[in-house]
Parts: sequence; structure tokens; C-alpha cells
Amino acid sequence: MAGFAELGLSSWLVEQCRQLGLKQPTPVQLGCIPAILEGRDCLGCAKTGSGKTAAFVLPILQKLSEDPYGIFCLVLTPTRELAYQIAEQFRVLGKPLGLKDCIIVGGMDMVAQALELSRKPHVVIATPGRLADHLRSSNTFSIKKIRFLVMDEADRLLEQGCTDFTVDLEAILAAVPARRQTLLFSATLTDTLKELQGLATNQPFFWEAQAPVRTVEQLDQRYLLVPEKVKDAYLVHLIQKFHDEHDDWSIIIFTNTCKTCQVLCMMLRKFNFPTVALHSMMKQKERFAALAKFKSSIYRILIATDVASRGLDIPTVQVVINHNTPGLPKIYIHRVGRTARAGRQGQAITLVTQYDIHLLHAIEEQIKKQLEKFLVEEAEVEQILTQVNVVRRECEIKLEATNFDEKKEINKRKQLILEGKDPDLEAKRKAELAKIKQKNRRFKEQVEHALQRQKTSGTGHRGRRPKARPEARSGPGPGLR
Ligand SMILES: Nc1ncnc2c1ncn2[C@@H]1O[C@H](COP(=O)(O)OP(=O)(O)OP(=O)(O)O)[C@@H](O)[C@H]1O
Repeated sequence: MAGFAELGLSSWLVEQCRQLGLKQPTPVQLGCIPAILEGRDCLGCAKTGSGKTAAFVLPILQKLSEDPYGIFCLVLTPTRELAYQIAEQFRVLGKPLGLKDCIIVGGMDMVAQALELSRKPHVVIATPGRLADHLRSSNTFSIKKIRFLVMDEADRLLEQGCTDFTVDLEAILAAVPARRQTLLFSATLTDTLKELQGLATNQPFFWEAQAPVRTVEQLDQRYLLVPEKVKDAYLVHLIQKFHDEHDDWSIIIFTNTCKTCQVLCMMLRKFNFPTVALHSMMKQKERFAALAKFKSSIYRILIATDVASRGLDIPTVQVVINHNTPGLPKIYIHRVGRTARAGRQGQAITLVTQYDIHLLHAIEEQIKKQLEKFLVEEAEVEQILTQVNVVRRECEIKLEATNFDEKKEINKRKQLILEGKDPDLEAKRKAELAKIKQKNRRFKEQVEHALQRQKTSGTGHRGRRPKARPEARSGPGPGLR
């Protein structure tokens, strides 16, 4: 197998890899590094924890060492925490170069960032919203001459989720040169490949890991069927079990909303589990502090929304628990990918309520693997059921007293005003967009059902309009909020 030197990397970079303990390139590194060094655009799709970051950091550092200037490279990433993690890889691998990097993310001081940008760092690592704000409001820096544009978690940057980056990306793309190398990476690139290909037009090199299953082999994936009303008792039971059976344990729990995340964090603390929360309603400093405490194992449980589902590399995480079944298979892939990284073992347990079984099936279909049932001692769960429900209710009441919902609404409005938008108009626009999306989704489901029916009946009637089946019209169950 080729080593880092055979990929065309300079000896100083090979030495940096050795010092970091990277002995052999991973497949995505083997595939992408030579193409990037040749000057080609690159779309790299490989499983979670397979070393995609170094696959772009190493060749960029090599090119930077040949022709150093600032701003040489711009890396875009969907979350603030991920921006810091990528910057760290640049710093460690680029140390002999005296690399200057700059992190531009929301929630941090804008003036200090503007100053840093004006000092022409070699590499800027940014979340789109804050970088676009700087482009709109400041002329003390330019990204007109960048050689590399990297989009990490590229599919997330392009999709129109609850954080929609489209407008900010347009502003950024208008400010970068047409002649550049564009590198796009994710574990789920194939879902948005067409849109992404429009961005990478310079002899694009597409690298995708060939594997029958879309999640890593070392990951033990299970589901636990639980009634909606008592799922928290199962959660507490699961954590207690890991606590009792392992000396050294570390768990990430994913929830669907900031409020659930906060309530569950309070609840788990009441049960004396060392828990920290991470969600977008927290101040940025609190977010960083929480992550640092979890990384250093001061706290063994991180309870988070999907703000932590992508990219975070915390080697000590042995278990991921999905408190809700993710509504999209790709969210599941990224969440469970927080464990079993870089060849390590890991376990993922997804709580599935009576309303979420169709979501579980969709996940299994996408990852091309059936999840096994996780077995628990029901009697043990029953013993704690009432206590857990009472504690959760207490925590809810306590949280409500802090006006959590109201604060969330105010925060949202503040953010929109800062972006120069009218909050009321935005709410209307969002509602309309949601309606259109729902209509499209229903139509897609109807077509899929019709096709499925055609396939099973084997008649193959062509040109017939698909009829809606009642369940296709009913939409997601209450489990999917
Ligand atoms: N060649 C290598 N040999 C051993 N470990 C490696 C190698 N390259 C990277 N790693 C390590 O593997 C871990 C995962 O890498 P990385 O965070 O880049 O994964 P990723 O593919 O970007 O995952 P995700 O899709 O979750 O973002 C890191 O801790 C990194 O240091």
C-alpha cells in the first residue's frame, strides 16, 4: 500500500503525518490527495471518521508551501465547532510553515475577526453566515485571489434545512475567483451530487468509497422499540447500564429540539449523570466550554441537537444514543458517525417509538443494513418509570420558568433583524416554503407508492397517474416534530 510520500506529498508533510501518528493514508486520502495535487477539483464522499479532513488539508498545505500568500484558502463548514476542529488540523499539520489561520464564525466578536482578516491569514475557516456578514460590511480583506475553496459537509451547506445557507453562499461565491480549485467533502455527498457538480467544474475528480453498507463496519447498530410516553425511562436505564458495566465510558445523546436537549440535560443531572448540553440556544462561549468539558472527559455525557451531528471528532465516544429517530437517513448516518471513528469500535442505539417505524425502515433502506433489536430488562425500566417521569416534569416546569420558548423566539427575531430581514415577512415566507415542501414530499411519496404497486403487481402499466394511498396523505406521526 502506498504511503504518504508516494502520494506526492513533500517530506516535511510526511514527517508531520508521522508525528501525528498517521502511518498509512486512508482510502479517501489515497484517492483524493494526488488528484488535488494535480490541480483538479475534487468531490470526496467517504464514510464518517475516515479521514476526509486530512485528505484536503495535506495537499492544500503542500501547495501553500510552494506559493505562500494570504488569503490562499477558504474553508466553509456548517457549524462553529467544526470550524475550530478543522483549524486545529491545519495548525498541527502546517506548524513547520508558520501557518496563519483565522476562524470566522457567528457568536464571536466581529471587530476582532475583521482585524484578523485584514492581516491576510493563509487559511480562513468560516461558517457561511458570518463570513457573508463580513463581506457585506467590510472592505479590509478580499477573497478574490484564493487558490482553494473547500466546502466540508458540502451537502449540508447546500441543502435548505432549518439553517439555510443559500443567500450567504451566493454572496461568498460572488466574491471568490472563478479560477480556483474547489474541494467538496462529506459522508453523504451522493444525495446532492448534481447541485455540487455545478460548483466543481475544473476537471472534477469524484471519489466515493465503494462499500455495500453506508455506515462503518465497526459500528454496532441497534434499535430499541419504546412507547413514546416512557422513552425517557429507557434512556435513563441505558445510561445506568453503561455506567455500571464500563469503567471508561463516554456517550453522545442526540435530541430533536433545543428544549428537549435542555430538559433532558437537567433531568440526567438530577440522576447524577455527568451531563453537558450543546445546542444553538446556548451562548457560543457556553457551547465551546461544554464541548471542551466533554472532550476532556470531565463530563461523560454530551446531550446535543444536530448542531453536533456532523464532523465532530471525539475519539473517546463509545456510544451514540438517538433519543428521537432521525427524520432523514443522512442525519442518522452523521449522528451515529460520532462513534466508531478511525477504525475504532462503537455502538449506536436508536429509540424508536410506535410513530417512527417508517423512519427506521427508511434508514435501513438507505444504509443498506438492518438494525438489530437492543434488548433490555423491561422490569428494570418499569421500576424507574414513575420516578423518571416525575423528575422530567419537574425539569420542564423549571425550564418554563426561565421563559425558554420566549427567549428562543426573541433570539430568532434578533438574528433576522441583524441579517436585515423582516421577522414577520420571514415567518410568512417560511410557512409558504414548508407548505410547498410538504406538497412535493406527498407527491413524491404518491409516485413511489404507485411505482411500488406496479412492481409488485408486475403489470407494468405505463402512463397511469399514481393514486394516493391513505397513509401517503397522513404525513409524519407525532414523533417527528
Ligand atoms: N491516515 C490516517 N491514519 C489514522 N488516523 C487518521 C488518518 N487520517 C485521519 N485520521 C484520524 O481519523 C479521525 C477522523 O478523521 P476526520 O475527522 O477527518 O473524519 P471525517 O472523514 O471527516 O469524518 P466525518 O464525516 O464524521 O466528518 C481523526 O481523529 C483523524 O486524526
